[in-house]
Amino acid sequence: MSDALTPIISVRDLGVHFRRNRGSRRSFKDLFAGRGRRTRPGEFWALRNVSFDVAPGEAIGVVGRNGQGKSTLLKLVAGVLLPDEGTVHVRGGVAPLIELTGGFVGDLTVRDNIMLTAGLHGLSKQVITAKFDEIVSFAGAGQVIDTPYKHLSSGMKVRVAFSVVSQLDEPVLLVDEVLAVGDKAFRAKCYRRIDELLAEGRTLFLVSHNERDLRRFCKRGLYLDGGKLAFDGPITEVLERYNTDHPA
Ligand SMILES: Nc1ncnc2c1ncn2[C@@H]1O[C@H](COP(=O)(O)OP(=O)(O)OP(=O)(O)O)[C@@H](O)[C@H]1O
Repeated sequence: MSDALTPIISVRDLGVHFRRNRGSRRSFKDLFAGRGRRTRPGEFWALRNVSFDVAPGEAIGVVGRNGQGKSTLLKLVAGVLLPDEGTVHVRGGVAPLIELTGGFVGDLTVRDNIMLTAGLHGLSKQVITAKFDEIVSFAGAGQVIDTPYKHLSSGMKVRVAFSVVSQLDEPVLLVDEVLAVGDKAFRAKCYRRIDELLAEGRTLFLVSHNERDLRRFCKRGLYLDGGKLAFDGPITEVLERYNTDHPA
């Protein structure tokens, strides 16, 4: 198969379970308990039996009510959460914009966070230096560049995070809700940037409750319901089905 036809993301029989009554997902002991064990009392499958392939350059919208496993799916694709069942293969790196503070260190300044994140994603010091001003100006973060990240407003946190993540060279971009936090002008800038990235052939996963955003960027949708992949198809059909199942 040529590279254009080989899936960039391949998900097979994916399953993750959590405990309802605990802060952390796994105890030290659990790590040695092996895979495939049955769920214990209080455990539930946040995702199960989920399989799909994504071709390079696809833009996929992930749809579902609150708590149905959308963010969990993105975390598995990003590799920040490990599955209890099944596999996720991603050909190449992932640029994740999946939690407000995802990947950013609160005590470090905006400047240091930009250097750190860009460095962790393989950008050379030279490239980071060349892109630095653009990242700061895109975010409108000139005034807060030496402020600890944790002291930024939530909108400014998203601005900085989006500016950095959208400058990474990774082939896969994950965007989870965060855009909803930005103001109107910044959102418009983000949309233009996402358009550019898609035109370059990047692959996009977008979790959103905003139908317009989903229709604007995505051709295909994944509809998660109760941790299952209820439907995988064209985004218009996915939204139709979702709206029928859950009328406003
Ligand atoms: N670390 C965790 N420990 C325990 N339960 C968790 C953990 N992370 C997620 N969950 C639970 O797993 C389920 C799926 O959560 P997830 O965040 O993936 O939902 P979502 O579809 O993204 O929801 P939303 O639209 O509200 O963002 C929820 O019931 C959630 O409470």
